[in-house]
Amino acid sequence: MCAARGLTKSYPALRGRRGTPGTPEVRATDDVHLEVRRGEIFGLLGPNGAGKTSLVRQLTGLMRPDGGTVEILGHDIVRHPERAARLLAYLGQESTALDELTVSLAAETTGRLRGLDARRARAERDAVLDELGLAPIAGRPLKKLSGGQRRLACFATALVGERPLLVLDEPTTGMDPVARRAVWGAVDRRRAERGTTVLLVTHNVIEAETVLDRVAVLDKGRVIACDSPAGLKEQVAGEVRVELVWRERPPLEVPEVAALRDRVAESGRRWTLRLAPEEARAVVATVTGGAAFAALDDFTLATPSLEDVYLALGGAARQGLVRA
Ligand SMILES: Nc1ncnc2c1ncn2[C@@H]1O[C@H](COP(=O)(O)OP(=O)(O)OP(=O)(O)O)[C@@H](O)[C@H]1O
Repeated sequence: MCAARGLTKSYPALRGRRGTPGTPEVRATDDVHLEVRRGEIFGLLGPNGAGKTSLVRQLTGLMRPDGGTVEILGHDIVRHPERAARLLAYLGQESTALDELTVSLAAETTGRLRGLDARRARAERDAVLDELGLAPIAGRPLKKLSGGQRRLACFATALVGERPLLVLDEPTTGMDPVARRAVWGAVDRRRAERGTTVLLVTHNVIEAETVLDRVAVLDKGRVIACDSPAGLKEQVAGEVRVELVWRERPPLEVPEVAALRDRVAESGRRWTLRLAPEEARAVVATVTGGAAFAALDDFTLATPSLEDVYLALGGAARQGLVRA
């Protein structure tokens, strides 16, 4: 459906001006090989700056790679980037040129730009706005909507004048749970009824685990793993995730707690550890009995998540991944 081979892209170094430091060359995409199959929801997961958006812009013909090939439904997108618009719908992160239009007109205009006749464009517009619960705000300009509403309206426009490949860059950012559910419901329906393929950029690991068939984990422009979420999680099977939340600060005067310090991912009052089951039991026994207990607010034991896999793979920016 969509394949990238040996894709490489660097942003050039910039010279500093008037005392401000320059920036070195950034290799945003580093020899990426990917194959997205028809009808699957394929994810690109990685921390901020991992190169997700750069990769997607090359896959969608919006940015020319320095090297490598992109093929979508048999078309060479590096040679013929103009063909991408007929093959895919792209929902980027930035606001669009349609911002001045009402939700209704933005959806209809997109349909017309994608070659629908006026009657068909209006019919698809109405169906999509109904499907996503946007009819009550159809008459309002995009730029006057809340962030989440605007995102949902942009998603709606991406669906009009249907394309076989949907490329969605963090589509649910800023959305409430109802809107999120509407998005994933609409995606599922298209996949079930029309075999639509979805390429999804995300750094939300919880969402990734729920909706993706396969995921490529990106770090510093490279694909460091590619598998189903379950397959990836098998890499850390046998480990347990222990989360400790301290009331105020960790009781480092307790030697067993101090000994853990080097192995935790720390986020405010929360400590996260990945441990073998018997080690996890020992840690829980330590913190729930003895001197550490008074300092403990909460603890959980869980099977590893995609986030644990990511950390185990050695992803650089631990804080880069968010949980909904
Ligand atoms: N126009 C640009 N000029 C120079 N460097 C850039 C440019 N755009 C992105 N970069 C750099 O390329 C790298 C990859 O950026 P990219 O936006 O593709 O990452 P991302 O994974 O999409 O991040 P995020 O999750 O924050 O959206 C980063 O180091 C970034 O700073």
